[in-house]
Amino acid sequence: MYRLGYLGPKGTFSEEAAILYQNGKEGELLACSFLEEIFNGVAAGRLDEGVVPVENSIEGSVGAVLDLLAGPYYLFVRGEVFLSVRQSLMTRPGVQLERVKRVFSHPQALAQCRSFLQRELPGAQMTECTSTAAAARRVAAGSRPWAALGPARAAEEYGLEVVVPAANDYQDNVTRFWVVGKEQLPGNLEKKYKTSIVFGVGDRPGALYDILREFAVRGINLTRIESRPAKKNLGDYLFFIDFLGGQVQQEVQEALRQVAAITLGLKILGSYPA
Ligand SMILES: O=C(O)C(=O)C[C@]1(C(=O)O)C=C[C@@H](O)C=C1
Repeated sequence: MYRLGYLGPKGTFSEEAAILYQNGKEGELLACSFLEEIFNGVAAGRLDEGVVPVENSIEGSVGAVLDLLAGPYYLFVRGEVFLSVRQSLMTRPGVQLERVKRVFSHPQALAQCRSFLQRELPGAQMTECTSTAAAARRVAAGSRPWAALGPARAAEEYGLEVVVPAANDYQDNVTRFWVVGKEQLPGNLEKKYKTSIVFGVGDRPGALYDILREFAVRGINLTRIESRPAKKNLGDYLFFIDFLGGQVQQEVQEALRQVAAITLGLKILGSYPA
């Protein structure tokens, strides 16, 4: 039976993204405690695929996921899911907002509600958890005037009450998830794809320009470019690029061949339906 891993426990945004990706097909959703557990599970074949958050419209990239894909794991991106994210502030039934002394959540969720928290709960202490649902579970298990930030479905799952339905500072709050697996998706010329790659560049004038040029001259539209520290020397970066087009297309193959020749350690993360 098909197994899809996600950041648990039950009730996270990741679970919702996993449900959307599975789209009613048969299979099992498995809650993992950490991103590494998802990556390890897929690499070892315990999971067929895993859903991981990759970027948020407010907070930007999820650095840990980019680092795991660039570095120790040879996994491929096989799909993407966009999820509209509404952070609800939830407490045990009867606890009023004014009395809340401590707020638990995933660091991304706390960051998405930074102004709200400063404005509404200036005296409260923030505590990071492994996920929003882990935070909700912790608040439900205690007896103190605590709150959690996360999806309303986590409130339902753990018997909490939603006190503020949308505490995120920007109402347009979308998280993009990637679905990772051990093998690349087979391409189909009839379908529209997006492709993601990561590479290092040499230290010379125009190095990045030369790479971008290979896409520009072939009319390939880049949808994201992001740099992350290469974690060697300060000033060494890895670049992550997403572009429209799949490896089945000849111009994409040509661009990638040229780019491979002028980058350091090009890794193709995969082509997936756009
Ligand atoms: O904690 C969760 O609910 C998650 O699924 C993780 C996560 C993330 O890492 O970005 C997913 C979506 C939201 O942006 C907040 C948290």
